[in-house]
Amino acid sequence: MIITALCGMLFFVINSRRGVMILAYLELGAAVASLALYIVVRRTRRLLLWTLLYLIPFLTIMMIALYMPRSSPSVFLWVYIVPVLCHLLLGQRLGLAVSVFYILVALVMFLYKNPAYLHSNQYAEIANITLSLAATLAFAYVYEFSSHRSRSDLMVMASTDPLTRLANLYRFREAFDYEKRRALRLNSPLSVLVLDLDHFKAVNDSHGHKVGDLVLIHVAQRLRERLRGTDLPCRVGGEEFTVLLPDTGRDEAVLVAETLRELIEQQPYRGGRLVIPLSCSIGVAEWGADGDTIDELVEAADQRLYIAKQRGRNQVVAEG
Ligand SMILES: Nc1nc2c(ncn2[C@@H]2O[C@H](COP(=O)(O)OP(=O)(O)OP(=O)(O)O)[C@@H](O)[C@H]2O)c(=O)[nH]1
Repeated sequence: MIITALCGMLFFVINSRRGVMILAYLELGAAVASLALYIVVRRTRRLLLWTLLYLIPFLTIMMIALYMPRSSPSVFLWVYIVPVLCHLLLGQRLGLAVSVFYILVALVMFLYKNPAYLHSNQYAEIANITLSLAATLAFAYVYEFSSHRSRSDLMVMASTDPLTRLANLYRFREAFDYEKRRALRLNSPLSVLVLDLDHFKAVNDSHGHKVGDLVLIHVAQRLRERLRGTDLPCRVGGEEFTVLLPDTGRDEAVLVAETLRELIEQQPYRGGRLVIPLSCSIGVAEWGADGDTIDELVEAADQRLYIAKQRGRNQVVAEG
């Protein structure tokens, strides 16, 4: 926006000196609008709307400049920034649609103003213009496509535990914030489980770290299979897992925890001839009664998990 504001002012000066006043004032208007939008865009939540409000007039002025009787044919060079700007500001799909539209309009304007290109044997020039524009469009599209994919991959990596592919603590906190706002609005309950495998150190010590990792993947898979799509199982570190249970009060959370405990007990890890019996202890905490923030809830559930371990493991504790 700063670049377009500066260019707008520069062309205001150039075109006023040439006496092309309509275009000069349009360019001055675009420059002022760009500066105003620069301030608005930093604060708005409707970024796409404001981006379109900036881009459409800007591109339309470019088309008017192409059409104006006294404008130079070199104005057409500006059309090459259309795909770059559109993809940068509007993303892959909308960027492509808006670019294609304005590039076609620009080509029609150019041929309308320079009909000689159509009549004489100037096909090489036309091919140069259209193919170089098509190449710029393709590069902008492919660049936006791959950078969008890299951003998505990074988002997944930043929120996933690499071993089990469950959500990690970062994602768990984000999901809790969202579910808490939802619970407040709908007046619905929300619970958290903290689940820890019993005597996991013995698994590592007897069978090695690699088998320990496979056991963690096995447990993650069981959690994923058993829980509802709206529940969020996470691996927060080591052999400790948490589960976020939206729309679930304490009593129901205890039932879910019992089901998970039984499932892990009934489905030992099997790898070839190796069978490793498993069990886990689970602490339950309910949002509201046991705390308001994720840290308070995890701490409450952790204390109960500790009680479960003290009482002999392989059990669920929701009080105390
Ligand atoms: N294989 C594997 N082991 C891990 C990983 N992260 C932590 N551990 C191991 O998990 C074990 C946890 O041991 P402890 O904290 O003593 O817990 P525990 O043996 O399960 O005992 P209780 O929790 O009291 O029942 C340690 O041996 C850690 O090395 C991991 O990513 N992979």
